[in-house]
Amino acid sequence: MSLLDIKGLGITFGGLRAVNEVSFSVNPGEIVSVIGPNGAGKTTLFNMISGVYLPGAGQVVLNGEDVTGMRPDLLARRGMSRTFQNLQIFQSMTVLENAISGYHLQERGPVLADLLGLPSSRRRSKAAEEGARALLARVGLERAAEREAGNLSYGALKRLEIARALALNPKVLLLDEPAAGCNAVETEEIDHLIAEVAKSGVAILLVEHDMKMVMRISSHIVVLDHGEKIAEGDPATVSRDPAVIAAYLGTEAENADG
Ligand SMILES: Nc1ncnc2c1ncn2[C@@H]1O[C@H](COP(=O)(O)OP(=O)(O)OP(=O)(O)O)[C@@H](O)[C@H]1O
Repeated sequence: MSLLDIKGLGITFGGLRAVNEVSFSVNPGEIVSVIGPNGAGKTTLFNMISGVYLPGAGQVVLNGEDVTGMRPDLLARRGMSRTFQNLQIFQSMTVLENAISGYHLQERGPVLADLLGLPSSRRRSKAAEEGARALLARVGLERAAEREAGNLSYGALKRLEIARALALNPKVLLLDEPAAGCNAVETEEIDHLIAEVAKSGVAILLVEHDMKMVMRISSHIVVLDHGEKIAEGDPATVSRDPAVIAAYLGTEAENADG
């Protein structure tokens, strides 16, 4: 048993089989990337794993427990958190407030105590602020804590989003295109951050279009094409695989034709 086992996941939209019988596993400390040409089913697969879509077939097993179709907040409590392709940052709040908001995603704390400003609520807030400051240091944003998030560079916003997901102290972190829209320097900073998080024992699953980044940081790569898993293995093996090369060249040919 692995930490995260994806077993025969599938879903159909109308008549289209967007994902079909996809299986793989992720273990603590591993960085597993899902790649594939446009429309291959990566985002759909991600959405099924993270409880956004209910799979038509198969299972998502987290730490031995069947969590298929479980709501994202319940998954978060079991140790799975995710980031989104489109940033979920509150632009007009400070960097620190954004990081603190990550803690409140997890809390079921008594709302009344918070409203009345009771000591228990103040203690929780203090713990969240301390935790948030430590997280900002971890992602290299401690000096930007009091700045408005909307003024950060794109790469810094992406790191802030990862910090928010880390507030939930996940065992598994799902990253949806963590380097999208970033320049080479920002991408490298995100590379280092992801590697550091994996090194701390978190299992990482990511979807990413930046192939150089994927080849650099992944321990294992799963390749999708037309909803099917066509290959998996370490970066060197996958990049030599004739089926993978054909899938990517096929897309280029389709684009050239179009
Ligand atoms: N909600 C939906 N309703 C209907 N069809 C969908 C839906 N979501 C995705 N699809 C279709 O499922 C297939 C897989 O799409 P998906 O977005 O998962 O691919 P992707 O690999 O993430 O693509 P990209 O690299 O372009 O983001 C595509 O043919 C897409 O048009």
